[in-house]
Amino acid sequence: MSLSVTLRDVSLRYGAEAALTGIDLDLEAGKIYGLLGRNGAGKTSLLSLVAAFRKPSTGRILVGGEPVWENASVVSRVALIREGGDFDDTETVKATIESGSIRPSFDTEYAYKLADRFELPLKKRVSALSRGKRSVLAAVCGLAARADLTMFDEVHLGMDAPTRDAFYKELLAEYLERPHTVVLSTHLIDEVANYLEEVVIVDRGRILQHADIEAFQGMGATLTGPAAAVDALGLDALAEQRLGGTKSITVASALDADTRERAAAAGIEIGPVGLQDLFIHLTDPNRNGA
Ligand SMILES: Nc1ncnc2c1ncn2[C@@H]1O[C@H](COP(=O)(O)OP(=O)(O)OP(=O)(O)O)[C@@H](O)[C@H]1O
Repeated sequence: MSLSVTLRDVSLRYGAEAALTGIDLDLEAGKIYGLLGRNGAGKTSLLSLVAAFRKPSTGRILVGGEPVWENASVVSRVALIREGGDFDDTETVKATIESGSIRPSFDTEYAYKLADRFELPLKKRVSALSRGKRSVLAAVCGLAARADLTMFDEVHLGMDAPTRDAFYKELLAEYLERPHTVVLSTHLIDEVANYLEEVVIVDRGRILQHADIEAFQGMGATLTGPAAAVDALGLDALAEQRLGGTKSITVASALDADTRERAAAAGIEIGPVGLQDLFIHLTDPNRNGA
């Protein structure tokens, strides 16, 4: 059964430093969420609170409608997988997989199937794994946990592009077979956009945006066509690319009917906004008055 997540007026301080402030957030059960934010925005802190690795300084956190802090029956249904995993480096990969079975729902057979598919060397010690293979081991343990709320905190870091692609596909296959709540914290937005249902952006310890992916993509557009015609639209571009006489620009606002008509008449194609460009724009400190 999937788990919902509710945060109400949550804050987290590390000594004098406020990592999170006034967080109100609702994640519905059974959806795939992308958690985006710049370095130090508070993503790991937020996920650590939801997994009850940390206690909030103030506020309430409910998982599946119950307070998560010191609630073993709820926590046992939640998996937070952090980059590099939280492994005992002196253990072998095989022993690490076997130790997953302390979780009630851990599927050891599935873990070995994934280990084989991702070519994990079972006899090697964790300390001897490459960074990418260590990330794969973390991802394998996270998928095999078969938790009702699974949160991957930048586990893809270190994986090469084909491995990341295989990981996303496996994540989706596992999700379709057994719908549950998934949170993917990442910087590689465009890469995961197709898998996400909703996007949450954390910025400097606060929730900056929470929208479904279509609404997020509707916050802007990409226009591609003859350079002179694109320039003639007079739009404020966040990013632009030029190839010969063709120009492509990204804008961070919905296009009005008149602009759409003029663009169509000039042979300009309108496509969805590049999420990476939009994310950079939305979290630009100059825009948000830092
Ligand atoms: N253990 C800690 N002690 C003190 N400050 C911390 C600690 N962990 C995080 N912070 C601070 O809290 C803020 C949020 O950090 P956090 O790791 O949650 O961000 P993040 O969005 O996950 O960043 P990144 O993308 O770089 O991993 C940062 O200012 C960070 O320096």
